[in-house]
Amino acid sequence: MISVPNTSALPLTFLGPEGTFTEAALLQVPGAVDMERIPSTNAASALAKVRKGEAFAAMLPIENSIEGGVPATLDAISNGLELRILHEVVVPVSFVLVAPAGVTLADITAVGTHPHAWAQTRDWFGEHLPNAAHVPANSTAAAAHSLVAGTDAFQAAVCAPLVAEQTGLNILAAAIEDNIGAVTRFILVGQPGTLPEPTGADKTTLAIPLPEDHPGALMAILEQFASRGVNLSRIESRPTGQFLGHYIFSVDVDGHVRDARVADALRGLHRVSPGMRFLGSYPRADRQEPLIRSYNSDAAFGEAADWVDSLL
Ligand SMILES: O=C(O)C(=O)C[C@]1(C(=O)O)C=C[C@@H](O)C=C1
Repeated sequence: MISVPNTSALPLTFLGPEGTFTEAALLQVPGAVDMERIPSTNAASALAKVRKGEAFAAMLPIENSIEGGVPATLDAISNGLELRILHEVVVPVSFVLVAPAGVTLADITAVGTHPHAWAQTRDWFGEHLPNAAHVPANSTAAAAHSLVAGTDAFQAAVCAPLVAEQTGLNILAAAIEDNIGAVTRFILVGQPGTLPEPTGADKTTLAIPLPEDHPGALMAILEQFASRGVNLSRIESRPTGQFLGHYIFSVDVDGHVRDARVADALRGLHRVSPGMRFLGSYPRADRQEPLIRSYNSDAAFGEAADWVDSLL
């Protein structure tokens, strides 16, 4: 079940329309099938529904194994009213090329799809349709739906196989992804309040502005993790938008804020970068437990705190 139960009866939202990989991810959250689910056009509008109390939580893509972070999601969760990640889901991604009846490969001069899907099928297009232009869409399914609505901006779309079934579009080519076995990671984002319980295999997500631009500023951030034995599973920088060269580091670390080593690292980080945002601690989709040295265990932190207290 969702790591934090929805007692509000509010709907869930997702990057839509029907048939996106994001919807498939949401449907993997136990209990979500029985809840009302409303599509959103993009990450910002999905999170606006959560921030305004119109949705309990929003499912969004955050990271792909080939193309990396999803900037729209990273920016939308790092700015604006604070939010919390409650749950993560990892979904295998495989793409098909679809077109309305009568369209053949030879007719295609432009292809609509999400930029992440285009990036994951670049080699296939290089080989089969090297002159086709990419028309960016809000999602893979949105591109397919606009084909059905009769867009003249592109003749074909790259989307999930399910969308071909849902829309009745023809599949011109299947499994066109360049890397078999690619996966996308999705996050369910809700309001701050309840914190998922630690499971022993958790992840914590942070948005850390670089406090002052001086040599070693990033090192000062990273050493907070290193000295407490906290492993990073993702780190990337996103511009704050304030001025050139001003960045926020978006980071995932192994562990839960209720783990003493993670809490201690957060204390250190708050001193170094007081504008840091805690974006949640939630169970890892792969259930993999981190390797923790005995001197970084909860017991070792507790014993060390008691020892200092005994000196005072
Ligand atoms: O467009 C979709 O279907 C999505 O769910 C978005 C998204 C992404 O942003 O990465 C999800 C998975 C695929 O990697 C391509 C697109």
